[in-house]
Amino acid sequence: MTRNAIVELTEVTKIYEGKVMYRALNRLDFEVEEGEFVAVMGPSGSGKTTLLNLVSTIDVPTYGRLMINGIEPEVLKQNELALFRRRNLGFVFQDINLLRMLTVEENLVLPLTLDGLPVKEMEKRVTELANQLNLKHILDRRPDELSGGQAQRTAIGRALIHKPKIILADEPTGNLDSKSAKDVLELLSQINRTERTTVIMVTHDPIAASYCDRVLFIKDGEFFNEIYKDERRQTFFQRILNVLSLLGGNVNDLSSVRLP
Ligand SMILES: Nc1ncnc2c1ncn2[C@@H]1O[C@H](COP(=O)(O)OP(=O)(O)OP(=O)(O)O)[C@@H](O)[C@H]1O
Repeated sequence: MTRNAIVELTEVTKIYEGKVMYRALNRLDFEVEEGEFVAVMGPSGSGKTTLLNLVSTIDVPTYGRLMINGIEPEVLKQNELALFRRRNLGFVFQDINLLRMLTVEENLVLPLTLDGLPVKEMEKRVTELANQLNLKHILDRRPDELSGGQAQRTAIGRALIHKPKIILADEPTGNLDSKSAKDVLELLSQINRTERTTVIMVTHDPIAASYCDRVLFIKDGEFFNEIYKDERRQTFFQRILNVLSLLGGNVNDLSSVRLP
């Protein structure tokens, strides 16, 4: 294992057994360094969600080995796995999944309530996060009184309240307008830089991917390519488009985009 790899997949294969067997990932090797911000891209059906589900410990590889923070989640018992997830992982999804009956503040503290943390400690965490995520003025609102961006910031707050080592994000900007998407991506980069939280984000959007340090491209469940950020986000973005066009995506409509 490389010294600082926090996620390490070695020859991971995932086969879905159904009426027809489907090999969604095939001998995939992939490492994420601690503190990295990585995007995973690939055509529809290429295995991105499958990969994220494995790292989320929602599912297990059929063959090969997955290590997270030095542990193979597969060998943990149910209750150990729940604890492992809480310590290590925070989740952010496209469909934001806030509880509608609860306020922003209550949504934020929900995971801590489940943990039985003392009220003082919860209040301290909420204040810290509300400052960091610019949620102070909306703590008393309920989800249907929020903009899409505010709702996603709240969801990111909920994912962060445990101070997880890794944030796993599945199309976190998929349902947002471009201004809110930019907000959310800048927030994720800021958390990644200041807290050194590792972020793994599945996205179809090359603009979102251009915020990352590295983009992994997969095709038909296999490694296709990877590229690292360079000095300017604009050139990184162009290089992402180049790989996407090799992958067969339709990127013509994006090639003239100037990044905000
Ligand atoms: N539970 C399942 N049973 C059988 N096949 C599945 C299952 N889940 C996913 N697949 C298949 O595995 C392949 C990879 O799916 P996956 O959802 O990982 O792709 P993806 O890259 O995330 O796609 P998209 O971008 O469309 O979300 C697809 O062909 C899909 O149909």
